[in-house]
Amino acid sequence: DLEALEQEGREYIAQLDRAAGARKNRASLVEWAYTSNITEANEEQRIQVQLELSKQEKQAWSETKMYRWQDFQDFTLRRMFKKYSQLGVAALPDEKYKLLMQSVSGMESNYATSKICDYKNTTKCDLSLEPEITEIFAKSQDPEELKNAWVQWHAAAGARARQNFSQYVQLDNEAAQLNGFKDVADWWLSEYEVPDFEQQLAKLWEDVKPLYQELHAYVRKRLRDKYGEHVVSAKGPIPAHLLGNMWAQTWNNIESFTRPYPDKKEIDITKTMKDKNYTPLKMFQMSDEFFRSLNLTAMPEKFWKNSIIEKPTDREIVCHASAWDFYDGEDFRIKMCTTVNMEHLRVVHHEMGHVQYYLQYRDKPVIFRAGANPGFHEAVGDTIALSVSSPKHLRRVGLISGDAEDEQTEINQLYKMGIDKIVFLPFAYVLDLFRYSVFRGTTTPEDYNCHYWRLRDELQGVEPPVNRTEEDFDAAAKYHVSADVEYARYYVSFIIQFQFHRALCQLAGEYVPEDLTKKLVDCDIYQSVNAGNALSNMLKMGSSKPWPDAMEALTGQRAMRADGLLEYFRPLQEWLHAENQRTGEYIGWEPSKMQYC
Ligand SMILES: C=C(C[SeH])C(=O)N1CCC[C@H]1C(=O)O
Ligand SMILES: [Zn+2]
Repeated sequence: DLEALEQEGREYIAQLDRAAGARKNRASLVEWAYTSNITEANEEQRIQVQLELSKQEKQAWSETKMYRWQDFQDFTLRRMFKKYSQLGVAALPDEKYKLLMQSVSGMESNYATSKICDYKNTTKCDLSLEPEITEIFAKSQDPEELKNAWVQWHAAAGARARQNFSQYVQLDNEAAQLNGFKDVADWWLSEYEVPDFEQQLAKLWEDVKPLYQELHAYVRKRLRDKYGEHVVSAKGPIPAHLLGNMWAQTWNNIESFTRPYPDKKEIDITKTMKDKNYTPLKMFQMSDEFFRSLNLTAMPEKFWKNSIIEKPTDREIVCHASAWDFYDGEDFRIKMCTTVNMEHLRVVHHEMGHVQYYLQYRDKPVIFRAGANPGFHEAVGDTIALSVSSPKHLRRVGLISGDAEDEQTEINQLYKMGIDKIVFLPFAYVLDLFRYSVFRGTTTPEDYNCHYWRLRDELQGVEPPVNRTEEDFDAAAKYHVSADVEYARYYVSFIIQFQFHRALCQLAGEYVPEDLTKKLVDCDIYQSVNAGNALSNMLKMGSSKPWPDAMEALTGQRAMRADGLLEYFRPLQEWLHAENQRTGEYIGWEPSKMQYC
């Protein structure tokens, strides 16, 4: 009878989950070995082990199909079978599977090892993305130097990945079809479990776009004031190399010379961190202490032993920050080429948020050890970082000294947060709108770069510093495109982290709507066990329930909504609107005059 069959299914899935845990542990170890020491041998070893594991997964998958799990009564048991009935890229025949692995690791190692030459000393050609090129974009205010670094990096990390990328698209689409999806775009979107998810992304952009356009107009005016109208036009997009970041995804590095009230005291956290002899280790210890103050879990001893938190000098590694679960309940790591500055203090909290999620759901079945959806996993650390980067918290830990708040300081603070959080949204949206169209075939290799820049122009209002052709492939100059990492997760994260932050601030008694002494922008949930317990309850769920249930558990809402972000930035939006009217700055942008199609 069904009851006996269901009990048999329960025993089967329990042993399958244990076996899957051992497989994922092996996969993580061989992946770690490669990305923390990029050599031919380690790349070969990684592909061999992944191939061997894929055979075992295929075997397990064929057994799982024998069960009539769709008729089971137990929701959790049905959900486990449903997730295990999706095989993934292992569905490809061995030869194609190997080719797919090789094309992705080819792109990833090209990205990780790409170097450019020094602008002033063209024989010095050993500059890496981290820390050298990142430092140029953080510090240089010479448009020619920035343009030079931008062009060299996009040639090395972008154009050189084009062949591998088009092969990866072809093979990954085949894998998607073997899993019953039309293409990889539908496969990625299925991770969000709601049928209208793509429409939800578009709706969120409509909600935030007016705020972005006001901020974009204000920044373009300030950049034109600084660099002149021959470098920054009055009504066009902003040249991408002038925004303090290789991809123009966060503009925090131009804050010092564009902030609304320049005569207010300069709050240079980076300088204070260096003056106080901060080290990467101290940054990680600070973050660990914040999570513990919320009654969340301390980083286990293996974390401190096995993590890599500074760039090694004796080998090539993948420097792009990452957090790792080894699925054995005790080995969790971060790999990051940490530099002592405010931006990396935020990234440290971002990565520690991933590990806290791993710790909170580590007793769950392996198959549920994931975010409620990929965006949730990206939002945990950033939500904590919203408290950490508040003036109240920075004062608490001695990174800001002296003067209390006033209206102008608050606008400066909201501006500082806005050029990190608001400007990121169109960038993130573009990256996966581009890749959805590539996987769906509406964008062909012949017009990869044209479509990428058309989206960048229309949605983000940025343009390339020089003309582009189809010899270029600028999308791959961004890590996640070269490493096959889906990006809508960050777009989701930058929306929902404000829903999480608002809920936690209310639980911490730090935010009371309409109470001007308890404003959202001043909220710091540090040491609030009440907030921490609510966060822990949501994180413990992992992916065992559909994400609206997890969202509701923490915020009372069941949908992604821009209202948290818009409420947080309301005073800034009003100030920007008034300021743009005062200066008469054109809101929005006309199509770029640069050639890219
Ligand atoms: C820090 C990570 C590793 Se999950 C990252 O890739 N992030 C964090 C925010 C956006 C995105 C990026 O750097 O592009
Ligand atoms: Zn992340």
